[in-house]
Amino acid sequence: MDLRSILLPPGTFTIGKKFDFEAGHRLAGLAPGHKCARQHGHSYEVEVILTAPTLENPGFVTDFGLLGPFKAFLDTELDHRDLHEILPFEPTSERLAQFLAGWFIQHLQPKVHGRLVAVIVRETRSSWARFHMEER
Ligand SMILES: Nc1nc2c(c(=O)[nH]1)N=C([C@H](O)[C@H](O)COP(=O)(O)OP(=O)(O)OP(=O)(O)O)CN2
Ligand SMILES: [Zn+2]
Repeated sequence: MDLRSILLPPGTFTIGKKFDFEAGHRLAGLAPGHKCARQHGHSYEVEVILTAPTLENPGFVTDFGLLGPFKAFLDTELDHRDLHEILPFEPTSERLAQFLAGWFIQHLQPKVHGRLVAVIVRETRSSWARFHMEER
């Protein structure tokens, strides 16, 4: 078979990269006796998802390596912290995902080719929240 005969379909490209950090929190707004109102910790997993209609050389939406500053931010500001000491909001997965999208847009988006479409925050193996960017 001549592999050069394969036609490339039109469409958009999407990439994701996962990061992690460890942190503690408690969700004080919950009903009395709710287990998550007690101080506890998570090995948070954060995934950023970027899209682009075209690729830049050598065929990237964005070089995964260019996302390094996001990892540095997580490591420096959030890792091994009590989230209540550093964040101005109740640190649910949903709010963390929105906050991290905000950091990305402000600090990294101008420097990369792909457009951030979503941030996913996983607190446990079974629980996650996604913040999806509005299209502009
Ligand atoms: N929508 C949300 N619900 C809950 C959040 C959240 O951020 N968004 N957070 C919590 C707690 O932080 C909790 O630690 C994690 O929730 P949960 O999945 O209930 O944790 P478990 O691993 O203990 O779940 P089990 O499946 O019961 O073992 C609560 N809710
Ligand atoms: Zn929790």
